[in-house]
Amino acid sequence: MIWNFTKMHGAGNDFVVLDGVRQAIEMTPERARALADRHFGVGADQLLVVENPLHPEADFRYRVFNADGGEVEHCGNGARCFVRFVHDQGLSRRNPLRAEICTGLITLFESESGEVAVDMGSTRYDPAAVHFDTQGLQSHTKGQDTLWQLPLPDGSTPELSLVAISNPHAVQIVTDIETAPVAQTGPLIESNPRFAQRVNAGFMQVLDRHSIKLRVFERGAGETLACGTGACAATVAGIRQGLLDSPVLVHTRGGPLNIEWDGTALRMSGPAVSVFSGQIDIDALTHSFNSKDANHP
Ligand SMILES: N[C@H](CCC[C@H](N)C(=O)O)C(=O)O
Repeated sequence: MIWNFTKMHGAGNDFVVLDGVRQAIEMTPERARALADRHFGVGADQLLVVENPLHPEADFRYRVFNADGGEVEHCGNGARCFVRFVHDQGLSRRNPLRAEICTGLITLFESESGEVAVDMGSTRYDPAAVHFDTQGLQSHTKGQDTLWQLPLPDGSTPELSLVAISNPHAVQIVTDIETAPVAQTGPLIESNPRFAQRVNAGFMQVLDRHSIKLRVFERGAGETLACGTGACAATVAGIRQGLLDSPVLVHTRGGPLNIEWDGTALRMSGPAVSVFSGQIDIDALTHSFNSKDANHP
């Protein structure tokens, strides 16, 4: 089966975007992994599928699959690429657009400058929102936030702020983002058994009250150049801890994102870039991707 796709990125967080309105896209974890693979497939951090909505007030449904094949709740950088894709492909000229994600509707607006603003939907900051088991753990309050001390197998005990931007985030503050132990402890947090659905592990360095640096070891994708929901989670955590004031410029390795939060409405704005379009035989791709494992058991 031949699928048309477009390769896009938002601040270096890259995606394969598929039109599931005008073509029959049946995404599976296996196909997602094959498409995302940077050797056998197109290569991406996440796959985005645009579909007809189920919600009566939505223009489209927007589904997100991580590189490991898992379907997830939200993708901030992907949301910006979604609206650029819908407009570029002529699927709709509406602006703003309303997209249906698993936790409800989000509104997206493409400006004349090409930046895209996204009202990011619901924000929660309780352990249950990120499916975290707090039993027996130490915690303390910092401003309005609660920091949980999570012992890791390497002997470290990071203090984590828990934030759900529909998807789960655990954010810690570091003094130097360049030497932060993202590769060492990111995976230990991402797959820690206390997070029943795993978690995106954020590392933020506060620069001043309106700017931070951020790196995120993403659930199901590893460290990415930028994470939109991660930028939102870090901003919410920093404001609740009394360290930041809205708006916050979040410097990521892929470029800056602007986040605004008034305690209720959460808005992110940033770039969305189309890189190239193409076609792929998804069955042949999936077969060759799977055969690689057979050659090297
Ligand atoms: N890895 C995330 C999904 C993608 C989020 C990120 N790429 C963004 O821009 O928000 C998760 O498993 O929740």
